[in-house]
Amino acid sequence: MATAAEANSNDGFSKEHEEWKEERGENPTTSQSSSTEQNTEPKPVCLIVLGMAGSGKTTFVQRLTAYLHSRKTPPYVINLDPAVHEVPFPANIDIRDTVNYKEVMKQYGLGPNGGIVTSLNLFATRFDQVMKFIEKKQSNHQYVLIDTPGQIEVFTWSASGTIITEALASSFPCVVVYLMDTSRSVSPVTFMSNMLYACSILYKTKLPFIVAMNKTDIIDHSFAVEWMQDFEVFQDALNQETSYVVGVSAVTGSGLDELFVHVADAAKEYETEYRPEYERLHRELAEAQSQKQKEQLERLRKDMGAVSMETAAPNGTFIQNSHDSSFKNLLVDLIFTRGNPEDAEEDEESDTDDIDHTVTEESKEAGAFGNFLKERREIVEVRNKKSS
Ligand SMILES: Nc1nc2c(ncn2[C@@H]2O[C@H](COP(=O)(O)OP(=O)(O)OP(=O)(O)O)[C@@H](O)[C@H]2O)c(=O)[nH]1
Repeated sequence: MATAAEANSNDGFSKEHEEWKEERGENPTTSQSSSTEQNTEPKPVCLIVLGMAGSGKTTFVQRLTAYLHSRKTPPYVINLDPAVHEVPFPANIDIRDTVNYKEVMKQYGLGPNGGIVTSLNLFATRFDQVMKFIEKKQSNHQYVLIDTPGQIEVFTWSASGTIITEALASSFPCVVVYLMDTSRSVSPVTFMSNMLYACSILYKTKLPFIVAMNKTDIIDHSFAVEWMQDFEVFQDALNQETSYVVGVSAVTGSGLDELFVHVADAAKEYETEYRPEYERLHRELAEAQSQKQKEQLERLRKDMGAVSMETAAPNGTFIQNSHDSSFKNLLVDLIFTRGNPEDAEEDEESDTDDIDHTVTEESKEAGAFGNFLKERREIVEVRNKKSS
């Protein structure tokens, strides 16, 4: 594991940044870019900052923003915490501009968690627009920073959190930065439970994962690294683990050079490990869907066969043609018009279905959310139009 000092002396950030600029054709001395290279330009790396309440996520995103600005690589910043009083960094997209969390709570008698989950659900229904915004700006930014709601489970175990994470990871290299409050992890039990929580997120998202042990200005994180490496039985496995641990301080800014060395490694891991697996699953899903469609088509063809026979011209040409364009078009139309509106409705209604009932008030919000979604749609659309 690289130390902060090593990271500084290697200046991994500068090297990585130079490489990034070169790939993008921004380095006039070495660049051989042409307009045809535009399609292959590197995409910004999305850092999804997760962590328990009070671990320092917002302060950390603020610190990263300042750090990246000082490196002349201003990030694209998204705030997904609807309940935060003040966002201490210049957010390009702020969930609070789209959803009024207090209003959501008031109108539907929800508590703080219910209000946050419902607000996030509403926002997730518009996340395609957020993706378009990021895509539009991708050539200007090397990093996208995402601050998440205070209560970690609201994001990690909610349908909307999953939708947002998967949407980002399907288009951009994504890395989870799991922030731990080092000063609150000095007890082995607290430390272990926090690490287990980190593992559950790692296995859920399957994304490259960095554990950032924050607040190292209060207590050094070396005790935790030692604890992790002391398990002799797990030593070999640990050495081969591709997760990364780094000590940082959101308050003083220490450890950030090392963090970005890990981010570069994690982004490479995204390309070599996550993306091929994602694409494989995507292909499998597409094949399964196409097979299902073929079966439906075949069934429909059989069902329609008798009708076609009845209406066919005596020489049988209609039946022949019906297997070609006109018949296929009719089927495609049928599948779309039958499937889509119902699917969309189902999605909206089931958006909160797999949220953990023990940590949210989803049981109260399920009906309310459906109604609320309809009422708010128009307002949200007007606001989005204004902001775009
Ligand atoms: N000493 C020290 N304090 C920190 C550091 N990072 C954050 N804090 C403090 O920890 C507290 C919580 O920080 P926030 O940034 O609000 O944490 P958060 O995870 O966004 O909190 P919620 O979203 O409200 O759950 C604040 O008082 C911060 O000033 C750090 O590196 N060192």
